[in-house]
Amino acid sequence: MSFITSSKLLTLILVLNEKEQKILLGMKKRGFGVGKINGFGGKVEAGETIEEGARRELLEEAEIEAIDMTKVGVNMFTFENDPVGLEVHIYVTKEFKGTPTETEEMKPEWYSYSDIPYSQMWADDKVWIPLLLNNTRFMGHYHFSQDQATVLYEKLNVNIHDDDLLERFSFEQIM
Ligand SMILES: Nc1[nH]c(=O)nc2c1ncn2[C@H]1C[C@H](O)[C@@H](COP(=O)(O)OP(=O)(O)OP(=O)(O)O)O1
Repeated sequence: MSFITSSKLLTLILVLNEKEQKILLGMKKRGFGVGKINGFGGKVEAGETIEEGARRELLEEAEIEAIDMTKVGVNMFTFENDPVGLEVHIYVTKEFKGTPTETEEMKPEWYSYSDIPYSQMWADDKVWIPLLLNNTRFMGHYHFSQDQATVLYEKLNVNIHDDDLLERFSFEQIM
């Protein structure tokens, strides 16, 4: 169980090449989750929608422009001894403009769906990335140990209606 008092609003965007069955991931070069391989994303800024935030982060971190963004899930991450949760809204784009390019924040690389480097990613990713690849909508809560390495508690709901993914996470959902 976790008792959080507030949450930060964040995005994560996964770029898929369905024809080649590949996913674009990046090694995070600085900040939260440094050294881990992940999708692109970050904090939603004042005055932008969540989707605009996701689009901006993809452009800033990989220098590509999303064309057909779809929201596929929302995850809440909480941490032992930390009252602030991270509410992460997750998008997929299957089309984009530009060439994925290494930036100060991320080093992008394509991975086959069958060879996703879960051991170098956040521990929750192996739960929901397969759902994302399978077009299944999801909503989850993962409570991490203080060192961010272990999931102590998890709750997953699947086949969420698209309309229900538009809302912010309600606190009752994670208790
Ligand atoms: N458990 C988790 N699993 C996952 O797949 N992604 C996670 C995660 N916890 C956080 N993230 C993602 C959400 C977001 O895209 C990113 C963290 O956001 P930011 O890049 O904004 O953090 P930073 O501390 O680097 O921020 P800045 O210093 O402001 O750039 O990590």
